Amino acid sequence: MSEILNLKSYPPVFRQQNTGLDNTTKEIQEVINDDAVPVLDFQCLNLDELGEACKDWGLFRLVNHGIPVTLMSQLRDHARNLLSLTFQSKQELFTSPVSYFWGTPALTPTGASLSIGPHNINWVEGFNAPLSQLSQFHGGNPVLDWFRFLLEEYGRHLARLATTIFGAMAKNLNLDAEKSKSYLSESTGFIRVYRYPQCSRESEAWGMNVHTDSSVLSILNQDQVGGLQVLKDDKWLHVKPIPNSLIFNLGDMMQAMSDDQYTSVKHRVKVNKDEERFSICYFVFPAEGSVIQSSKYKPFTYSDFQSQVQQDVKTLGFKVGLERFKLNVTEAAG
Ligand SMILES: O=C(O)CCC(=O)C(=O)O
Ligand SMILES: [Fe+2]
Repeated sequence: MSEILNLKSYPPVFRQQNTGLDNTTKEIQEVINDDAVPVLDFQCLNLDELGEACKDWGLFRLVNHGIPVTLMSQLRDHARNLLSLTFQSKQELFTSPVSYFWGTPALTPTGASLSIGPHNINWVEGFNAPLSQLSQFHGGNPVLDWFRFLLEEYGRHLARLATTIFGAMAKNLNLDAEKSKSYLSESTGFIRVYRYPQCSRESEAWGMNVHTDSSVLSILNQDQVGGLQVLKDDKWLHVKPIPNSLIFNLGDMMQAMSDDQYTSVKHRVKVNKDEERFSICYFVFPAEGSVIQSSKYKPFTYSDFQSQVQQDVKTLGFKVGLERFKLNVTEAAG
């Protein structure tokens, strides 16, 4: 590891590169570098292209989104500085409603890490910020107040984008207007700021293991290091970083609402042996208590889904996801 690294800022488990890793070497899979991810222009959104991207990919790039470049760079720089604080300061400073986590992206509803086995550590740390509770975060500390201000500004832009894009999807899918209002609620939005420490054992560790998001929509802003990969037609593809564009992921809730016409895309993050990677992700969910009606699944709320995921992660070590709610063939026909 390079000596310029600020090791004190790393959680102890990342300071020694040979702990927390599975001893089995990762299966070597070909990853395609040719980035054909669909690009949509927010200023002239084409509903047919949006529908195709949601069906074929479950993922697209959004350009012309109207978020000021300065806001994006200020938030990125500030997040980078905060993540470079010592491990101890991060634990002390980031208290409810914001939380600091490492080793896993799987958190409880209050933002605490779900327990992880010693051999499946994800090479990631970050802050979890529920947007509707941010006003309760640390009055009086100017550095944290500035972080809160930037998150709130950025969060408002992402809520605007998510609402408009979801409206277009609902129109494409002919979702009932009343229902679709409760299918996406701005008040549920949260932001994660991630740092993926550099890791010399690229063949054994993941920044983030393969997963689907549980959200309706996730909006990702990655830096220029790269490492995000998506599964498309059973092949892994690199999603190249392109400045000032955002990546939209469809999550499990969106797949269920669309009766499986749209895809909750499988993705993962590769570690990098030379550089740290930073990304900022926004996740948005259905309103609390909103029941998702689908011809493919039993009626369920997001909180039913979340409880099941938490239980599976605790007992099995992984998320089973939508399969848990699927109607069997005779139920679906009847
Ligand atoms: O950091 C990234 O590029 C992806 C993060 C992600 O997939 C997630 O938080 O669910
Ligand atoms: Fe994800």
